[in-house]
Amino acid sequence: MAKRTPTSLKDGKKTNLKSSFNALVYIPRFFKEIWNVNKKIFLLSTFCRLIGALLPVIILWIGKLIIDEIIHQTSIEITDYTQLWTYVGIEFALVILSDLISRAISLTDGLLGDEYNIATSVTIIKKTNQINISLLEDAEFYDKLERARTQTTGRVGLMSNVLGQAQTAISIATLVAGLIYFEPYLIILLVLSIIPSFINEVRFSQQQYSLARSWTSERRELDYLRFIGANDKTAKEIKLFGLTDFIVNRFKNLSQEYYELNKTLAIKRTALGFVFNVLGTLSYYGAYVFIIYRVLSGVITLGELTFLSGSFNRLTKSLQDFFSRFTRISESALYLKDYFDFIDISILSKTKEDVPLPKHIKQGFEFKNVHFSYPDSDHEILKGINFTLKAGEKMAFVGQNGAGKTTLTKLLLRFYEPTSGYILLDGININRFNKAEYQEFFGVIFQDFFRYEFTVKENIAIGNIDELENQTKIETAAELSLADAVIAELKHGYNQQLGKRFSNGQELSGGQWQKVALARAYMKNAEVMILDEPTSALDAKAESDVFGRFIGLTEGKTSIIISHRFSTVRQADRILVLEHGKVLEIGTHKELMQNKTLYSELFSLQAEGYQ
Ligand SMILES: Nc1ncnc2c1ncn2[C@@H]1O[C@H](COP(=O)(O)OP(=O)(O)OP(=O)(O)O)[C@@H](O)[C@H]1O
Repeated sequence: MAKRTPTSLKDGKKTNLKSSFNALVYIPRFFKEIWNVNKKIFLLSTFCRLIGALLPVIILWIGKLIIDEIIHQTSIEITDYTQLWTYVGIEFALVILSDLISRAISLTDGLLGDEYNIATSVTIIKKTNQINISLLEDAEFYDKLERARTQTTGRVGLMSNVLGQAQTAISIATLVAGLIYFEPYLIILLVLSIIPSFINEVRFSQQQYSLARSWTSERRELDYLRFIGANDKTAKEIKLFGLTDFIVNRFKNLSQEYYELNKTLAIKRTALGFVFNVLGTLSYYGAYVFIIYRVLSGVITLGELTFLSGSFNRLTKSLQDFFSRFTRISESALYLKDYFDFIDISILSKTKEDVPLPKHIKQGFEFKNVHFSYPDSDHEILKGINFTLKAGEKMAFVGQNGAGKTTLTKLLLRFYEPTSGYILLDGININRFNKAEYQEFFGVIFQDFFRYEFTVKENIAIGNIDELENQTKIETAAELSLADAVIAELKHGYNQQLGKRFSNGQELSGGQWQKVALARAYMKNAEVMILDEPTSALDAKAESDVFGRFIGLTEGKTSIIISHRFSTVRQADRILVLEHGKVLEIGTHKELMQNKTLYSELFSLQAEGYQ
């Protein structure tokens, strides 16, 4: 398979050091979110870290006092160990406290992380729901969504890192103060030893992020291949068509490329990391020799030697930690940027008006010269559509595959805006109404309705989730859609788990699923009903029954039915025939049969098939 260059690399959208640092501006907003999640735990965690930051220097200082006291006691004749044992006792208590503090920090970080995780997942689900359908079908948007969704653990790690960083910074400040007090020159040695490894860390982590980011869409493809390669829904076709090798090879080629790039980077990072660390160790031993020399010359005590070498050692480690954590923070902050970019996606519609929606439709809908192309496509799907759907009318949309029937309903539902032309409701452009309120007006069952792996009861109540506990309403809806007979056969009736994903789940046939989904339409007393091929999997008898009921029940209601079955279509008040994105004809069954164009031709063809 030909090698590909990741899309974002092709576009030259590489991230650089500057963007890593710029991303740090998101940290205050991030902490504001964490603070809002649980103020008490956040304060507790901060307090523990403050104590944890001061403990190292105190413990080292007590160590110095102990050694100086031992030397003092061995040099005098009348010994008194009270002071010595007191120091040992204090050190012991401090070590215990230190352990307690570090456990408390892990605990609070874990709890806060979990709560933050829940909160962001909810935010992402809600935001996805607010976003225009047109964006949901956009590949670039999916990349953003994937980065926002999958980097949750990264964000929790970032929280610990930033808090840990503050703790290390305080710790470093106290240790540096100790060094300055005794041997200020050691500071220069310390700084020199740490700079190369810092630069190394920053460079590599930025490259790592750049690589991961530029591969977002390829990772999405890898996930997809993993999904179709090992999934109960695709297993039949994969086996039957012998697709395993095809999928495995495609997966391997793509992942191998990423693996190689990542490997090169990781090896370089490790090798250079080692070299720079040796520099750090060298400087430590340089400092150690210097301190020993100072003790031998009698300038400082043995206790001070322990304190200084301990402080220096700890400082080297803390500084290394500090810098490597700093690069990790700026790296994760870039992921944070992805998350905030996602939740900041503007959801403003083109018009800001909020014209009140009529309680009931008086005149109906009117399509006026509506043209439409899907975003980023120059193929015009609808080419100047004009028709009216009167209040209370039942209209059927008919046409060959791809004629634009579903697209027409998507415009009516305001999933998309017409490229030009208008859709009016009682004379008012539908884009002037509040979108959410307007969409509440409709009860819709799509041809690709979703099979929720919930219970039957929940699957039906999805049509009007506020009525989840209204068993009578759910049962009535099931009777009307003929789902009641299906449910009667299920072991747990309305509480039967559907699908195979969860334990005790029961899979349904295509037609049975359709009956359950159809019941959703009856859960809401919607002004306008749209059924987009909801009966394609039903047998002829069931379909006729379902429509008989539907027509009876929606008496006086405005509705649209999309169907390829003319026995159903002919029951509509009027039929709109679409061809290549244009209205070819519109009228009653009788009128269209007399026209002797596409409708009568297709009707006769289907009628022959049934003979
Ligand atoms: N999200 C989309 N982005 C781009 N093109 C699309 C999208 N959805 C549909 N199309 C295209 O729009 C055209 C009309 O599709 P539509 O689903 O409206 O047809 P239809 O009449 O409902 O067909 P069918 O009877 O097969 O359901 C098709 O050519 C299809 O490829």
